[in-house]
Amino acid sequence: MAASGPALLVVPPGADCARHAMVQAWYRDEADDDPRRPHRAQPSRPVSLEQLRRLGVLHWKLDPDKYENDPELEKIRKERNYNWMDIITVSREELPDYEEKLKSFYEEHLHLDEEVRYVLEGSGYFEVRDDKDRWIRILVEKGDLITLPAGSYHRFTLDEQNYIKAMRLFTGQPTWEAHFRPAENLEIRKQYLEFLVQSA
Ligand SMILES: CSCCC(=O)C(=O)O
Ligand SMILES: [Fe+2]
Repeated sequence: MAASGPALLVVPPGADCARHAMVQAWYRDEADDDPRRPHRAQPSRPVSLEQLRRLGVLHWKLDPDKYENDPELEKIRKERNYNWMDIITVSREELPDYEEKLKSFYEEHLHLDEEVRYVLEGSGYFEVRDDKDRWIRILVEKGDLITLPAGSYHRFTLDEQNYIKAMRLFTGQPTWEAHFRPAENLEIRKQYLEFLVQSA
């Protein structure tokens, strides 16, 4: 066998950016069957991290095996003032009122604050609306930290693994209140729409 080639020695340019770019997102199809299926539009229409950023959705890839002592996570928490956290497990065995909670996670809504989740185990799908009100689906997996902006309509579903364990981060005392669509009269909604115009 040949010795390992030089390719192995090459550090890809922007290696750190590549770590950020690993999130998988795509336009959703319009089928209303089981949301746990991938629901990729055909032909597929992937969505880039840059497109997500213009919607105010931010993403980091971290090492969840060291979440209890991770300088990278601490840096983000400090910079963004995420001073509160807990850990939620969404599974039939561990989440009280599982069916009911899943149903409300997947009802289109917004919050007055950012929604910040860091996936420690398992996976699931967040869906956010683009600037033309079309659904974008974001696969979140172990190591993905994602923030959805205050005032943005979104929803969440488990995937076919039926399991996710995630850290919930918050600034100040959390309120998980969901404002179901339509919530156009809320000031935070107006602010978010203004942000979309600015960032287009
Ligand atoms: C990925 S955490 C589970 C979902 C959730 O907390 C939410 O939708 O608010
Ligand atoms: Fe939410």
